[in-house]
Amino acid sequence: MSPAWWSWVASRDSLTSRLISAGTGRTFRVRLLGQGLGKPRADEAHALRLPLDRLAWLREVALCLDERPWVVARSVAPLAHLRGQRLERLGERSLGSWLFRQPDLERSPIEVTATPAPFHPLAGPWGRRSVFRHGRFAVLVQEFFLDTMTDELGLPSR
Ligand SMILES: C=C(O[C@@H]1C=C(C(=O)O)C=C[C@H]1O)C(=O)O
Repeated sequence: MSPAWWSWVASRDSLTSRLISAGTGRTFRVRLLGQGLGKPRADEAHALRLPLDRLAWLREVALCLDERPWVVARSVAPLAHLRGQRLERLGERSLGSWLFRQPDLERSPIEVTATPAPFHPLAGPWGRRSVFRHGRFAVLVQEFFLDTMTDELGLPSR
C-alpha cells in the first residue's frame, strides 16, 4: 500500500472528520442508502463473534463530498447489544460523529481488504473494517474507499 493510502486506511480517529478536512471547500454529506433490521452476512457475524441466526441493525451509507461518493460504509450492530441506542434516528447524521463522542469508546484492530464492497457496485482501491465498543454496545463498521476519492484527491491507485 502506498504511504498516502496507508494514512487513510490505518487511521483510527474519525473518518468523517478526516473527509471533511480533506474535502476543503466541498460540502460533506452522509447519504443514507438503507437501514433496518436484518441478518448479518456470515463474515460480519464472525467479525462480531455473533451466532449466525441473530438479528442486527444494518445501516448502509455513502459519504459524499459535493454529492459525489468518496466512501461507502455498512455498519452492523447486534440487536442484543443495542442497549436502547436509537440508531435509526441518526438519519443522515454521521455515525462517527456520535461514536467518537462516547467517552469509553474502544476500537479493535483494523482489517484491510483489496476486494470491492460486497454491498455496493462502485469500485475502489481499499476496504477496511473494525469493531467499535462502548460498554456493551458493539458495531462493526466497514468502509470502502472509492475511485472518486482517488481521483479527486490525486491519490495513487493503491
Ligand atoms: C465511523 C465513522 O463514521 C462514518 C459514518 C458512517 C455512517 O454515518 O453510517 C459510517 C461509517 C463511517 O465512515 C467515522 O467517522 O469514523
